Amino acid sequence: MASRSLSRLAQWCSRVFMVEINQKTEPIYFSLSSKPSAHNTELGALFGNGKLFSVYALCDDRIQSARSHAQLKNTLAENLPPGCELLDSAAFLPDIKSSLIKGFFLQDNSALSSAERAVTQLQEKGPVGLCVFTYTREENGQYLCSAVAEEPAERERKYYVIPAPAPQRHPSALNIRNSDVFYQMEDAYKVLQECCDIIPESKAVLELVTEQQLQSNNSHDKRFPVVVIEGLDATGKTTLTCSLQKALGAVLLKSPPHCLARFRQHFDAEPPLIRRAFYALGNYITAAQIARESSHAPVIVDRYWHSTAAYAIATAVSGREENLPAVGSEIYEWPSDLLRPSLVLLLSVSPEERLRRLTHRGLDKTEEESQLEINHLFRHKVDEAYKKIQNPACIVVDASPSPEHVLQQVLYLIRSKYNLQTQDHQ
Ligand SMILES: Nc1ncnc2c1ncn2[C@@H]1O[C@H](COP(=O)(O)OP(=O)(O)OP(=O)(O)O)[C@@H](O)[C@H]1O
Ligand SMILES: Nc1ccn([C@@H]2O[C@H](COP(=O)(O)O)[C@@H](O)[C@H]2O)c(=O)n1
Repeated sequence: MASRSLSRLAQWCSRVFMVEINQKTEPIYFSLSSKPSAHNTELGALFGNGKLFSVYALCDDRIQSARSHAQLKNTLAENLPPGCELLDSAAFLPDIKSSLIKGFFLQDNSALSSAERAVTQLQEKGPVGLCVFTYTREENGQYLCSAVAEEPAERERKYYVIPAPAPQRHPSALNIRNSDVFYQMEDAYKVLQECCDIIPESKAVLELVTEQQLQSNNSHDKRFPVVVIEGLDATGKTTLTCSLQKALGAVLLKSPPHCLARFRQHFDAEPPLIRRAFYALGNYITAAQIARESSHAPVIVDRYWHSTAAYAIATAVSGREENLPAVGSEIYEWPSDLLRPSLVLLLSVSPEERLRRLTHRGLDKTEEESQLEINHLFRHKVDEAYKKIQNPACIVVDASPSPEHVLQQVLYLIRSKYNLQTQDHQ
């Protein structure tokens, strides 16, 4: 949708706005109307005092839009004077997929209102297409909204801010398909194709995907079992997968595959749309490797689509754990074009044990894994998302006991399902 058309306030009147005060309480929902509301008290918590405005970075190109949103957040956060609050905001059409536009709501209680100055400077130099709304409180307790738009007529137009009912489904789940989780290789592939001009590494990744697909053994004749080991970091996946490789004479693979290791740090720094497309394509490369290797030996995989989907969904769905869509939602469906493993085991340990192992291990973590430590809510959401994925679903394994005990437990699970002989112990 062209940014100019979106800056017309009227275009926004059909949308509901959501502002999240914090991750633990229900967001505040409001709309814009030509008529005042008799019940404005609910807005008091948000529209309490100070200068209030919301900012949306808009442009037609989804790659540039994703990057502009990330840049906007960094710029606003680094310019926030004490007393200012930067809250996540979004505008959406209730229950309409892909209608979510993410932005920010600023409460600027500072005397200098330097947050407003930061936004004004941004408007002058981009990112492309900023849409800024300002809010004022009238004597009669009504709140008015106006767009700081280019057209003078737009600048004069004011709308009442009125409370809106909470939607049936949490709006953060509206855009997941093909923005956070991909269900066809071609959809992830298109994202990186659109990045080639601004992220040169994308071309190399796409070439590896194409190369692996060409070598893929698509025949579905007899395959040896393919067992995926999943879990949060430091649950013991690497330790267990290495032991399983030895015990079963299996081939050990991982996702993302080794051939993408040199690109990971770069894509981990990109916004979700690009980062998740990268990991999705990593799964397709690993799938091609599984197809080849499982024709002659059992295959053990360290992380696969469950990880990609669970972390993406837990990141995209903001607020409380209950905001995650229920089991059976299409967002948990396995991609129809991605090789399905025979068995997926989800290693589970207590938060205390995981932290002990992390500390003991002392390795650095991705930003997202760091989030797992400081954000119990995020960790619970990842765990819950893992368990909601079906076909195949995860089998939860208590990975708290010793490495040998966990290995024997998992070998028993695999053998009882596949009557797989284990290698004689050397
Ligand atoms: N069953 C176990 N009991 C005690 N310590 C364990 C067990 N399994 C692994 N560890 C130790 O916990 C730490 C993390 O293990 P490991 O690297 O295998 O986890 P991981 O899930 O692969 O982590 P990541 O996903 O971050 O790579 C290591 O120091 C390892 O030696
Ligand atoms: N199939 C995968 C594997 C990983 N990720 C993302 O990478 C992060 C860390 O993975 P490590 O195995 O290096 O610990 C993890 O938090 C995921 O966000 C993925 O998306 N898909």
